[in-house]
Amino acid sequence: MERVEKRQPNQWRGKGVATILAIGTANPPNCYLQSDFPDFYFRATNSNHKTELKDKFRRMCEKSKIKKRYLYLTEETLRRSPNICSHEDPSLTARQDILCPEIPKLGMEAALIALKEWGRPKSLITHLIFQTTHGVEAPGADFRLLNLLSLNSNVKRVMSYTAGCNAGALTLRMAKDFSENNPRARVLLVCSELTVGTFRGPSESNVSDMVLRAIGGDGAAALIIGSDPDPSVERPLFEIAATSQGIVPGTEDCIGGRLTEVGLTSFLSKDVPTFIGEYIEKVLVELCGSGGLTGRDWNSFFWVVHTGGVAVLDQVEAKLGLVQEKLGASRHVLSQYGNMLSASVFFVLDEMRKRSSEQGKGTTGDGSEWGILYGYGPGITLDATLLRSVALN
Ligand SMILES: CC(=O)CC(=O)SCCNC(=O)CCNC(=O)[C@H](O)C(C)(C)COP(=O)(O)OP(=O)(O)OC[C@H]1O[C@@H](n2cnc3c(N)ncnc32)[C@H](O)[C@@H]1OP(=O)(O)O
Repeated sequence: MERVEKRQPNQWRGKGVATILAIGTANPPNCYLQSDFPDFYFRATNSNHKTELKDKFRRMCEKSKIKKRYLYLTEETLRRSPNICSHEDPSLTARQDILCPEIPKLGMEAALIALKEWGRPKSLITHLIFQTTHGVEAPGADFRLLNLLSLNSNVKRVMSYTAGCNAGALTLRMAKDFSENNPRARVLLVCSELTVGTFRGPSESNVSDMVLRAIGGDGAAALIIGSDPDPSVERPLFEIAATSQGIVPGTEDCIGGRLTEVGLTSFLSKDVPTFIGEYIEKVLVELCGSGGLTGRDWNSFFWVVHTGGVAVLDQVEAKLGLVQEKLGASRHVLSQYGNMLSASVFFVLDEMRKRSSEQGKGTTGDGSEWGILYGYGPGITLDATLLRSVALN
């Protein structure tokens, strides 16, 4: 047997930069038009008598710039679990009964699309990263997905729960490290999010909770990531050049939630867009510096931004002086799917490479070489990734 000391250091590592090799997305089948949603929500939760709240909710929906969203829940499902419809009746068990099996199933749908695009045998997957906000159990959604996909039992798994909407970029950071530190690693990254954990009837006592009802959607995204792509069988989409994370000072009370017997309760400050707008440039300058880029010509980048809400997109666009079309992919995904928490950024990334190809932009990043993907979540934590696009033929 070869002695460990004789190995060269680079034999323990991949040689190249982590590269995204495939993207798949999936949603539940039930599509809700935003214009119909206030009637559905107040009817399904027996809240039609709360007329002032309903009017406010309608204003939130109208201003959200969302046209439609996909949700697992239907009126029929809600009739079977009436406690989910109240604002604070005990309902954790009813929620878990849905979430624990359905989150990995939706993740599987996205993973199958990514695996098909990748085109290589699933037995070559070496690592699995699974992120979801809800459905905490052990073994977790990663274990269920491993079985659903019949992946090798020695696949190295990481399960991430409740990391927030920054978790798309956060899991990308993990995938980069796994890919670059393990030769021949092929990472399956899955973010699967269902709003069943936070859905509840409206209440005057927590109006900010209604904002999440007005903008939240269900969706899953899956990526295959690895370094040193084999050009004969793999088609690179984006390189993951650098990553960074920052906490906006003094904002720990701005986005948050707590898991209790009534499900995951949540709160959202009206100041979230302002705080993110004020702090974003600091995180991005640090990100670009660690990727060896200087200067702040933000319009030279392509942008893959979390679809958290139109007010946040507007703030960031204004603060960074972005021309209108720069956030076009994010605004499109927001309008078609809403805020799908950690999965959102990967829907935007998928939209970015597809529209770049359809519009003959020259690179997978809207014609630009460098791009920025970022999300934000509780903390307020900002996670950002520097991406390098690939030339399109
Ligand atoms: C979960 C995670 O980890 C990460 C996340 O994604 S967290 C979510 C991040 N997203 C946000 O913070 C939401 C950002 N907000 C928005 O996009 C918009 O404010 C919105 C779509 C909700 C409303 O659009 P707008 O152009 O701002 O309209 P505006 O007239 O100011 O607001 C509509 C109503 O909503 C209310 N509202 C807006 N934000 C609110 C909040 N956070 N809490 C309570 N009420 C709120 C306003 O007071 C207003 O009520 P009235 O009509 O009665 O005056």
